[in-house]
Amino acid sequence: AVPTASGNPYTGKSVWNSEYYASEVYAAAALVTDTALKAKISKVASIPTFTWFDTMAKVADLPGYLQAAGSSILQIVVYDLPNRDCHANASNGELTYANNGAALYQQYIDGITAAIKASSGSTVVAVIEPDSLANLVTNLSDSRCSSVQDQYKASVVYALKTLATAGVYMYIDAGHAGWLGWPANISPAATLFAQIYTSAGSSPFIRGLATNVANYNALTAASPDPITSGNSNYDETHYINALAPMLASSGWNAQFIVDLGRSGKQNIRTAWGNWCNIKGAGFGLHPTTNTGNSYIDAIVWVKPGGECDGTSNTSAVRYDSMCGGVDAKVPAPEAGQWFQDYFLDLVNNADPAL
Ligand SMILES: O=[N+]([O-])c1ccc(O[C@@H]2O[C@H](CO)[C@@H](O[C@@H]3O[C@H](CO)[C@@H](O[C@@H]4O[C@H](CO)[C@@H](O)[C@H](O)[C@H]4O)[C@H](O)[C@H]3O)[C@H](O)[C@H]2O)cc1
Ligand SMILES: [Mg+2]
Repeated sequence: AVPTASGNPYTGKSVWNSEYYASEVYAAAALVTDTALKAKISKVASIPTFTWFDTMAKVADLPGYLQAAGSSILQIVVYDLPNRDCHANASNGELTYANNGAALYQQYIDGITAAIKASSGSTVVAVIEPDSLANLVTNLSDSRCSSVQDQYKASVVYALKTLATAGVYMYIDAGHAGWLGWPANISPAATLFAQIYTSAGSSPFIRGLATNVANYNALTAASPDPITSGNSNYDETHYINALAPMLASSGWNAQFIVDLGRSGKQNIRTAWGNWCNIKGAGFGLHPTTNTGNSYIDAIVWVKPGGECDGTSNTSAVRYDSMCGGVDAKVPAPEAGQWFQDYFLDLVNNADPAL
C-alpha cells in the first residue's frame, strides 16, 4: 500500500550517507599526504549528498542503496531526461526524443519506481530533473529547448505521477535566484511549476521545489554580490520567499530544499550566469532541517562537490564554453567525473571550515 505523505520527510529521520560519494572522497584522501588536509577530507565523507541517477544503467544500483539505507532517507536525483540540458552542452545525456527517448525515459522511471516499491521501510527523497523546467522558462529562444518543451513537460509529469505511487517525496528542480529569480522570470516560472504540479495530479508527494542545485548562491547573503544587481532576489532566501506565495496563489503550498553544497564562498564570479566549475567555491552550510525558514524543509548537498560540471577540453563532443570561461577552473574532466584539484579547493574554501 502507498504510504500517506506526512509533511516534511526530513523531520525526525536520519539521512543515509551515499556510499558512492564516500568512496570517491576516500580515494581523494588517499592522494593527499598532508595530514591536516586528509583530516578535513575525511569529514566530507560523512556528509550526505544526493546520488545522481544520470543513466538508465545506474537504476540497477538502486536496490543495493535502498537495502543499505534501511529506514534512513535515501536522497536521489532523477536526471536522465531525453535531450537533457537543452541549452548547454556539458551535461547532455544518453537519451533523445528522436531516438525513442520518451519510451526509454518511462522505462527508466518505471525501473526506479519498481525498485522502491520492492523495498520495504525506505524513505526516498528525489530531486526531479535539474535545469529542465528552468530551461523552458528562459531558453525557448534556443530551438534545442523549444523543440522539446511539450515532451519535457510530459516526461516530467510522468515521472512525478509514477514516483508518487511509490511514496517518493519529490522536489522539482527550480533553478536558482540568479536564473528564475530575476523580475522577468519569476512569474512565468511560478506559472509553469503550478501547471506541472496540477498536471501531475497535485499529489502530496510532490512536496515542492529544489533550488540552487549545482549552483553557488548563498542561502542568506550578508550583502548582495555585485553580480546580482538588478535582481532584488539576490540570494536563495529572497528567491524562495518571493516564489512561494506565487505558487500558493496558484493552489500549491510548495515547500523547498536548497543545495548549499558549493555555497561556502560568495563574490567569486564575474557574472551570475557562469556555472561551470567556478573557481574559489567552497563547501557550504552542512545539511540540516534547522533551516530558519518555514518554507524550507532542509538544507541539503545535491551536487556532490568534486564531481565535475563539464569538460574544458575544447575538442570534446560535450565541450561547453562556460567550462573554459574566465571563472572556470581548468583543466577539467567530463561532467560527473572526479575533479581532484577542484575538490581540494572546495575543502580548503569550506565555510563553515571543515
Ligand atoms: O538585469 N536584468 O534585468 C536581467 C534580466 C534577465 C537576465 O537574464 C537572465 O540572466 C541569468 C544569468 O544572470 C540567466 O541565468 C542563467 O541561465 C543559465 C541557463 O541559460 C543557467 O545555466 C545552467 O546552470 C546550471 C547550474 O545552475 C547547469 O547545470 C546548466 O547546465 C546550465 O545550463 C545559469 O545557472 C543561470 O544563472 C537567465 O537564464 C537569464 O534569463 C539578466 C539580467
Ligand atoms: Mg550540469
